[in-house]
Amino acid sequence: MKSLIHVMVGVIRNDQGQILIALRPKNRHQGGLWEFPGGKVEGDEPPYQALVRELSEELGLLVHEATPLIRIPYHYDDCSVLLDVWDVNRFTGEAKGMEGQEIRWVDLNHLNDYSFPAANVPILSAVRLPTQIAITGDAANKDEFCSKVQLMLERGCRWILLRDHSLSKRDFADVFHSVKPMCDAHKAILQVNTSLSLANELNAQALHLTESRLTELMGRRAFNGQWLSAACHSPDALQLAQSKGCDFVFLSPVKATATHPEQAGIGWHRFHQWVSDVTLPVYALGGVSQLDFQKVREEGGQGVASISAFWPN
Ligand SMILES: Nc1nc2c([nH]c(=O)n2[C@@H]2O[C@H](COP(=O)(O)OP(=O)(O)OP(=O)(O)O)[C@@H](O)[C@H]2O)c(=O)[nH]1
Ligand SMILES: [Mg+2]
Repeated sequence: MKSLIHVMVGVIRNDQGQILIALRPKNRHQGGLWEFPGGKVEGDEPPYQALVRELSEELGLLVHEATPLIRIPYHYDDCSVLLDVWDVNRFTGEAKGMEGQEIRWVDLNHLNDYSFPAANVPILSAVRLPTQIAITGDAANKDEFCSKVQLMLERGCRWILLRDHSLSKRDFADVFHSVKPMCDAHKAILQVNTSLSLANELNAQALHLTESRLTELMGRRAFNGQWLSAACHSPDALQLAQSKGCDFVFLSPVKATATHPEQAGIGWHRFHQWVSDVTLPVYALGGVSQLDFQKVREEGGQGVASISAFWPN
C-alpha cells in the first residue's frame, strides 16, 4: 500500500456555531474545491504542533485546545492522504486568508452547498453528528416510556435511538408518533432501530440497522432518510457498513456489560485498530458512558452510545 501523507485538518466553529472553510487555489491538489483549513505534518513534527502551525500560517489563528474528531485514510489517483481531523475547541485571533485564499464561515446546514474533495465526505457527517447517542430502554407501558424519553430530552439528549423492544409494527409506529413531536420540540433527532420498510413508511429521518439487516441492505439509496447507521461487532462488519454507504456505525461491545457479562469486550486496543481501517464516524457502545468520551476520541471514535448512561431509572 502507498504510504499516506499525514495531513492535519481543523474544524473551527465560531460563537454562532458556523464552521470555517477555505477555497483551495486552482493550481493545487484538489484545487477549486473547498476545504477545512490545515496542511501536512513536516518531518517528525508532533501532529498537534503541526495543526497549531498550519492554522497560524493559513488563518492567523492561535489554537489553544483541540480534540481529535476523525481520521480518514484516502487514496486519490495521484496521492494518498491521512486526514487527521481535529475539533478546535479554543482559539484566539480573527481568521484571515493569510495566503490570499477565500475563507467563509458557513452554517452547518449550508455546508452541503459547497463542493469538497471526495475524502471529506465523512468529515461532513462527523461535524453534524453528536457526541452522545441515547438509546431507549424498557418501560412498564407507553406512558412511562414517553415520560422517560421526555426526561432524557430535558437532560439535554439531542439524538435518541428508539429500539423496537420486539414491539409489533403497529405498536412501534404508535410509540414513534408519540415520541417524534417531543423530539422535534427539542430539535433532537429521533433515530429508529427497525426494519428498512417500516423506517421508510414512518418517514424516519434516521435508521439504525442490526448487523443482519445490514447484510440484507441493497444499498444506501434504499433508505429515504438522511442518516443511516449499522451495528458492527467485527472489522468485516465495519467494512460492509462502509461499502454499503452507511453514514456512521456503532461498534460494540467495547467493554463487558451487565446485560451480556458472558461476552468479553473488544477493548480499546482493538477498538482503535478496527476504527483505523474505516473512514466512517464510529460510536463506542457497550459498557461506556459520557465519562469515556475523551478516551473514545483519543481512540478514533466519534462519541458514545448507551442505554444505561442515559435511560432514566
Ligand atoms: N487542508 C486540507 N487538505 C485536504 C482536505 N481534504 C483533502 O483531501 N485534503 C488533501 O490533503 C492534502 C494536504 O493539504 P494542503 O494542500 O493543505 O497541505 P499544505 O497546507 O501543507 O500545503 P503545501 O503542500 O503547499 O505546504 C492535499 O492533497 C489536499 O488535497 C481538507 O479538507 N483540508
Ligand atoms: Mg493547507
